[in-house]
Amino acid sequence: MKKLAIACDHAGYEYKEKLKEHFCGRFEIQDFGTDSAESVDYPDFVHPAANSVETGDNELGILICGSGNGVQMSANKHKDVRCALCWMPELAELSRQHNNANMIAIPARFIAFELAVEIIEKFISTEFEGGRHAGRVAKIASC
Ligand SMILES: O=C(CO)[C@H](O)[C@H](O)[C@H](O)COP(=O)(O)O
Repeated sequence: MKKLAIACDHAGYEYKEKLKEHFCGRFEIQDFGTDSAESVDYPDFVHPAANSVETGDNELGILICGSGNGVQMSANKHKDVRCALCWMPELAELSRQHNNANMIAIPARFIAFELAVEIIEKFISTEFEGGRHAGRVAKIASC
């Protein structure tokens, strides 16, 4: 079973809980918090989740905050994490096909839950194309 990390801040808490229900039984989901709608600092939850993707403990990761920006910025501090901010399924598809993204950032305050599900389904089910993209992706971490 595919292993996924999931993390959020208070703005993404409701979606995180509903996503876990939605994916229950299909994926093994490791929940890194937060565990309520009480105000928190997103990096505290994103860094452990991103570590788990970097080490290979989880294959992919889902991050949720209000705009998606904060969680994405935090995750992308990790050398081997490529986190894509997505608000439509086509972006999620391209992030896998072209960028081999291994984490996705969802802006819970800007998209409906049903659309978030559609985006994440596309992200999980799409494979990296390799080819001309492989060298480019390798260069991302070599700054
Ligand atoms: O990281 C963010 C912004 O870059 C997220 O949208 C946060 O969820 C947001 O900043 C939280 O805002 P709040 O006013 O503290 O609820």
